[in-house]
Parts: sequence; C-alpha cells; structure tokens
Amino acid sequence: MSIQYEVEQLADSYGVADSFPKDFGYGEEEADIEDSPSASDSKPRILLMGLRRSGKSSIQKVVFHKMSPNETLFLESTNKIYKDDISSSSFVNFQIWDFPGQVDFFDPTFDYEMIFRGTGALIFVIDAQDDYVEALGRLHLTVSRAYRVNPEINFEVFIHKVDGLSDDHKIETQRDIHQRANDDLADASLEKLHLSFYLTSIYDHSIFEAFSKVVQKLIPQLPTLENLLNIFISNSGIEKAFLFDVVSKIYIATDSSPVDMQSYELLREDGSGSAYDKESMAIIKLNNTTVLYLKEVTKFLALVCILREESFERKGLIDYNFHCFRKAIHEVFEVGVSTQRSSGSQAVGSPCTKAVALNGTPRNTV
Ligand SMILES: Nc1nc2c(ncn2[C@@H]2O[C@H](COP(=O)(O)OP(=O)(O)OP(=O)(O)O)[C@@H](O)[C@H]2O)c(=O)[nH]1
Repeated sequence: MSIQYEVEQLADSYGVADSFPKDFGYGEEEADIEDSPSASDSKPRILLMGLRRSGKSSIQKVVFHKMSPNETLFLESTNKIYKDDISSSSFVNFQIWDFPGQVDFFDPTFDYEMIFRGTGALIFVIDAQDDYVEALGRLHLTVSRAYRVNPEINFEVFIHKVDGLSDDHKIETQRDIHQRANDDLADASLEKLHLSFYLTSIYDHSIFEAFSKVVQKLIPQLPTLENLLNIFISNSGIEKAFLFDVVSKIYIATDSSPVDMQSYELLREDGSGSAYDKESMAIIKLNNTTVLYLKEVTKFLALVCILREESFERKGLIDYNFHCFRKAIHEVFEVGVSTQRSSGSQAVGSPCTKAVALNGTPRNTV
C-alpha cells in the first residue's frame, strides 16, 4: 500500500547528494567577467546568445522575472554581458548570462575560453520572423568555438518568436534551420556536436517548456527525481505529476508518461510564488472530472498532480505517500547542500532536522 519502503530504498541507494555540484550556481550578480577560471568552473552557467533583437533579454525576463510578454517591447538593447543569478529566488541555482548581440570573438578582451569552460548549456536564440542566414553563420561560429573549448556543453537552439508563424511555416522553418545548421557542422567535420532544437515564443507556454528541458539536462539527480515521481504516482492513482520551480514555473522533473501540452498550460496558472509557504496546497476540481492537486515540497519546489476525481477519494493514502515522497526529495538533496553550506548557520543533526531546501535555505521538515 505505501511507497515508503520503495522511496527509502531509492534515496538510500542513490549516491544522491554526493553528486550535487559543489557551489551549485552561487555567485555574485555583479561578479566580474574576469572571475578566476577555477571559481567560474564550479558554477553551472547557462549562456543566452544570439543576434541583436533576437529576444534573449525577453526570454530571461519573462521566464525568471515575471515580466509580461508585452512589456518586453520596451526592453533596451543589452550592451554588456548581463549576469543574472537566480539562486536566491528559485530552485534553479544557475547563472544566466545574457550576451549582447554584437559579441566579437576576435576582440582580445573577450575571454571566451574562460567563459565556455564553465558553461553547462549554451542557448542560441534565432529570430524565426527574420531572415536567419546571418544567425545561422553566427550559430556555427559560436558553437564550433565553444565545442573546441568544452565539448561537454549542451547546445540548445531556440527557434524563437514562432508566434508570428503558421503551423506549416513553423515546421518548415525548423526543418530548414536543422538541416542547414547540421550541414554546416558536417562541412566542418563536427558531426559529434549535437544541437537540440525548440520552437519557442514568450507569448505562450513554449518558452517555459523549452527552458524546463534545458535545465533538466543540467540536474544530475533527474533520474532519481523521475523514479520517485513514478513510484509516487503509481501508488497513489495519479495520472501525471510535475515538480515545479515555484518562481519560474519551469518544471524540474515529471514522471515518465508523456507531457500533454494542455495540462502544462493549465499548470502555468498555478504555483505563483508570492503567497507560497510550507502550508501551501491547492485542490482544484476541473469540470472534466479531473482534479489538480498542488503541494509544497520545498520552499522552491511544488508538486502538481493531475488525477481523476474518483482517485481523489483516497486522499489519505495520497497524503501519506506525498509525505514519504517529500521526505525522499529532501534526502536526495540535503547532504550535498549541507556539506556545501556547513560553514553556514544550520547544524547537521538528525535526519529530521538537518534538511535544507534545495538551494541551501535551512528549514525544518516534518
Ligand atoms: N513576437 C515576438 N516578439 C518577441 C518574442 N521575444 C522577444 N520579442 C521581441 O523582440 C524584441 C527584441 O527583444 P530583446 O529581448 O530586447 O532582444 P535581445 O536579443 O535581448 O536584444 P539585444 O539586447 O539587442 O541583443 C522586443 O521587441 C521583444 O518584445 C517572441 O517570442 N515573439
């Protein structure tokens, strides 16, 4: 009946927290670009690059700073590298570096080797509403340089502003960009360099979905989180479950059943950060006999489940399983973070008191 045994086994057997990156994304927003390479190496970094006006700053503001898409019309051009450390407000403890469109690799003051060495993912944004020939040239130059410095980088191409394109046009644009970008790589004997493509727009859920996937690739605990979600839903009669970053509303993990876009759009309406605390929960009955169930997992993570009304009759079981699930999630992350923060205020005590939220905020668990 319960999942306690299974989740405990899983949490125990996984080398979990040991693999948590030390200094997982902490850094000073105003930190200088000339950070020492060793310090930069330890901070997982997502770079946002692309031509001028392709939409880089808009993406960052909409996903991580709750800017409404219409407000981005008034964004000024970025003239220097803008570093955004989102670790204090979000589970996603990464730095995002928004690069001005005109970055010049041949400028001797631009130490791209140092930058690429500490990079986890490089997102290259292409404006699909514009002529993209120049962007493709820039993409090739950028990824080939980055790959030579650090072949471990995940290369992600956002074919952006697709809200202005018809469905047919979207597919054709993606096919064409995919083909040309890979042809360019083949010509340079860089077949091993893998590019992932996403169709995105800040005017709908697609930018959140794409960012979720980019971030998930950088979370070493992802398979464990997916396993825990699978165990949780199969023992609780739940159809689909997502672990959401409360602030950005990107999802950190989901169970292994397919993601239905309509569900995801629905979920974006929930989990808003401001009034969110340990007691937070929501049960929303949707008129199509489906229930949306939201619970706090950590200060930065919420579990959102979709289930049938009749399954919800066993709410006691679901709540008990959730309790075990939540405990396991805390265990997955706590050791690495508490080791990392051992010089901080929280003491390493019994398993019930030492847990910390995922980005290091001390808190008590049940
Ligand atoms: N239609 C549409 N417009 C977008 C989208 N994303 C961004 N824009 C618009 O594109 C314009 C440029 O956006 P920015 O975010 O300033 O572009 P940037 O790449 O940061 O530009 P630089 O700072 O010059 O490098 C703005 O007017 C945005 O409103 C999108 O998904 N769809």
